[in-house]
Amino acid sequence: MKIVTAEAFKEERCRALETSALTSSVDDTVLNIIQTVRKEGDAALFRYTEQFDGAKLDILELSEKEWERAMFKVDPNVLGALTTAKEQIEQYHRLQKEKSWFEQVRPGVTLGQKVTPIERVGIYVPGGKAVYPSTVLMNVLPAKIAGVKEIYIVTPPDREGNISPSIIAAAKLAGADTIFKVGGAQAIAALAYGTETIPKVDKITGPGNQYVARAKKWVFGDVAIDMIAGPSEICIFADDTTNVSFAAADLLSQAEHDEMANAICVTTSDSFAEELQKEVAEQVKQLERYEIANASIEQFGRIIIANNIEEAHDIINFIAPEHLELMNEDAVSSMQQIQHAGAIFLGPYGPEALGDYVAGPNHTLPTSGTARFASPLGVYDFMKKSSIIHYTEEAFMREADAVATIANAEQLTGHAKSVLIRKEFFQ
Ligand SMILES: NC(=O)c1ccc[n+]([C@@H]2O[C@H](COP(=O)([O-])OP(=O)(O)OC[C@H]3O[C@@H](n4cnc5c(N)ncnc54)[C@H](O)[C@@H]3O)[C@@H](O)[C@H]2O)c1
Ligand SMILES: N[C@H](CO)Cc1c[nH]c[nH+]1
Ligand SMILES: [Zn+2]
Repeated sequence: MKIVTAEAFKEERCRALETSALTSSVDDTVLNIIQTVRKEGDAALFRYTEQFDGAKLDILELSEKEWERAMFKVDPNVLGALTTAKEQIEQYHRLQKEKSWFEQVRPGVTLGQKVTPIERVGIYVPGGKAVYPSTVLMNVLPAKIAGVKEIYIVTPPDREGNISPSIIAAAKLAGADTIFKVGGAQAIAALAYGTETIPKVDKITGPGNQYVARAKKWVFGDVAIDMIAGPSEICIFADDTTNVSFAAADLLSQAEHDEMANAICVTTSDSFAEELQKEVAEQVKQLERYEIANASIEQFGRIIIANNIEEAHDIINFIAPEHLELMNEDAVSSMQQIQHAGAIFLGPYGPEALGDYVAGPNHTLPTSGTARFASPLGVYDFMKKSSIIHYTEEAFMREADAVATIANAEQLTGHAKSVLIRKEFFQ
């Protein structure tokens, strides 16, 4: 892991943004896949699944038999832990549910907001380098709480064309309708435009690698998306009081997701930085997913030395990380200075992995600095609102002239007429 100053890190990030062209080679690949799926439908999905996942399929939809068999195959301990996670995720997300409201706000004027669920949702569950039953729960459960009627999961199969029993069990526990064995940009295109087998949905949610994240960006507008939830990121704020082994383990817990994952530590202590560098180099060797974690650490791992706490807060806000662990002495004060982060973990007993699985908040979080404007996935992502407006005759008469005046100022005399015609009628 490279040790750099806050200033050098900022320069490096800005340069990377400047030099990244508007469309990259990933975009070229993704756009080509999207266009091909729109043109060829299922045939393109079968071809891409063979090309990228090595699986030769005849049918995309998971069969009844596969659903049933998975419940016998899944490890009972895993099922037990998933059930605990389900209950705790539901408990947290139920608190997010918004209600419709109607209120008399002025004499004779009742206004309101009617909240309704999105009808049909497609959920991307990653499956290239790991299997993510936790992502099934994190996406399906808030959709269920919102009242979404149709929930379709897409996820890439393994080389034999199978979906992991733990994914199927999680989908059953959470109440998803169907699983389609397709991943990557092709799955996003299928959900956005529909194919012979896969229904076109109203919204796509869920995380994925850079191909998935870019595909979601390209189909946005033809379909709604939740956010850009790409390769995982962790940022740790540490000082001399931080346990160096904990910090190293937590950095590697996210680096093992993907070669493109970002693991960063910000610290005010030179000696901690040096110790951490050594500890990460030691711990990475012991990881089963050494290749992935080491590639991520080599390429994107950084230990940033800040001159003081203020500079540390500033650089964290600049990064706007997906996950932030405040492992410094006064974590609560620091939390108050952080404006931009997907999820904030406080203190030494808050490894990010808690939030990935059982704490309750959602683990589908904004990445690549988008925490500056985006929020964690929640029940609100699966709901929409309609404004409700009702006037009595008296209230209408009182406000009609204001409408006509503004309409005329906009030279929209038809608008003015629609109120004046009523005014004349009722007078
Ligand atoms: N932000 C979050 O909330 C969150 C949560 C969980 C996981 N993640 C991230 O999700 C990602 C999962 O990635 P993954 O790769 O394991 O699974 P994935 O399902 O996202 O990607 C696998 C698919 O990528 C496509 N692909 C791979 N190489 C390609 C190529 N060269 N050209 C075109 N398409 C290609 C294939 O279609 C393949 O099926 C990781 O980056 C992980 O960090 C993020
Ligand atoms: N850390 C990931 C979000 O970036 C979520 C996850 C799922 N399983 C393990 N981790
Ligand atoms: Zn994780």
